[in-house]
Amino acid sequence: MDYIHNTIESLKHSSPAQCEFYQAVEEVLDSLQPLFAKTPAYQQQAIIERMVEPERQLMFRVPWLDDQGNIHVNKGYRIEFNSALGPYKGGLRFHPSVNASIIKFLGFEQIFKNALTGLPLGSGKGGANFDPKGRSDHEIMRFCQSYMTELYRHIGPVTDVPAGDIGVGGKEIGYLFGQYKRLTARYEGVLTGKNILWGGSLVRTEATGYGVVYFANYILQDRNSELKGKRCLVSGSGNVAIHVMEKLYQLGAIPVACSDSKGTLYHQAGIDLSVIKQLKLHKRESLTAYLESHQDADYVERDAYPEDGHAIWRLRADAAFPCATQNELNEDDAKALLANGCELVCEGANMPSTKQAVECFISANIAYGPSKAANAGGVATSQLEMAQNASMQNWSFAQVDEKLQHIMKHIFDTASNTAAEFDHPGNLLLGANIAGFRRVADAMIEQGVV
Ligand SMILES: NC(=O)C1=CN([C@@H]2O[C@H](COP(=O)(O)OP(=O)(O)OC[C@H]3O[C@@H](n4cnc5c(N)ncnc54)[C@H](OP(=O)(O)O)[C@@H]3O)[C@@H](O)[C@H]2O)C=CC1
Ligand SMILES: O=C(O)CCC(=O)C(=O)O
Repeated sequence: MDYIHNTIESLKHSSPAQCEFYQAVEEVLDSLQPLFAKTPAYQQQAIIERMVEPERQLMFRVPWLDDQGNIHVNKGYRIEFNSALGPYKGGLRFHPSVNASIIKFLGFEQIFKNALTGLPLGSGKGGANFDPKGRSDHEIMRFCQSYMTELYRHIGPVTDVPAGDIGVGGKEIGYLFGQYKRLTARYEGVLTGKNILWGGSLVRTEATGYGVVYFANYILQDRNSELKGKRCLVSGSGNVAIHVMEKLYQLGAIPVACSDSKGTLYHQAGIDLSVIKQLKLHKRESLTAYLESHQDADYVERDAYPEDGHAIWRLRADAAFPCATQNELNEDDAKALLANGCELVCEGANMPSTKQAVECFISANIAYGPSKAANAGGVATSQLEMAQNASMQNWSFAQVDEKLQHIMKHIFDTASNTAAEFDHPGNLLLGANIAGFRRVADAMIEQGVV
């Protein structure tokens, strides 16, 4: 306990005002106590002290011109956290809330997530406090080109391979790739999430959401249950949420609610995914437009729960899939879910549940899939994209999807077996944190003090 307390205090001193980062570190350190008790070498080798310090952090100016010729300046970030297991790997987030703490917590989580896949992946994360909402394609293109004009000198197919995250989808990856190619004259696998026409992998778009649902099904199967027939709440309505809902329908479950930054949509008959895709992937409109074609659905504005929680988690359902953003599910939300009979929480977003909410799920012993295990299908499929790029192959949808399912099963088995090994059977958070940590820590010890 002293060790955890001292580490967090020292981080507060050396990296002030980074509360999301402290939260992510504390959660991992809490889980590692049984491992440290058994294996003092990790403390003797100062693995934690080394792991919480990124190998490299880049912060840079991103100037760009809007369509009216006005100059804007954003802050760009890339954090290269840990390369013990492979090239730095992780997405880019373009959202006005992006700051050093958010990029750092995301990069820290990515260390353990990438290790859990069993693939050769180090950890990185990046982004900018740029808001693509309401911007024209030309403005987004100019922003991406300016961002890459600094980033290109730090990345490469065997050094650091960025991908998408919130606000960065296929379109942005296209503009970033185009600028990288122009600056370097190299056509190579420097980014993942590329279009299939120019070096992408089938299934990468769907992979994070599909992987979350595969993972949820493995947890339920282990408890002699299944997703079929379950009514589900899915927060968000972006890439991850949409593909969670798609796979839920394929497995016979019914997503009855989704949300966006403005509010929550509830449709008892089941969310009409073709309308959501049209609204969110093509037109980028608010969810209120859904009511034009479905008058029997309900919409609740975000402000309905200003202080103490989020409307979506107050709905009655069997399962919850938080797929929007960090800390979107708090203790009151967790209690409401449990009181309404929710049996499964499986996280698509990174660190969507607060520490107190997670404690509620674990002490209630419901099926709980922590984000760094459950949402690792995206980065794992990115590695499959890198493998195809490096070998100049193209695998079919079925081939990639089968590999994704195997990887998600491997992650579930690893987290579950590790939890049992440390006398916390069923605690996948503890199992995932220990298993991810152990793989990276052992590699760091063998590679010396670097
Ligand atoms: N894309 C990937 O492969 C991976 C993504 N993740 C994580 O999944 C989550 C979602 O990412 P992704 O689907 O790719 O992103 P998208 O940009 O495609 O979608 C994000 C969704 O979340 C909503 N949202 C974003 N910020 C907030 C906020 N502060 N409050 C409420 N709602 C919000 C957005 O609403 P609106 O439409 O109004 O903006 C949108 O519906 C993130 O936590 C990301 O880190 C994890 C692993 C891989
Ligand atoms: O595919 C990738 O590299 C990015 C995935 C990612 O950012 C994440 O897992 O949070």
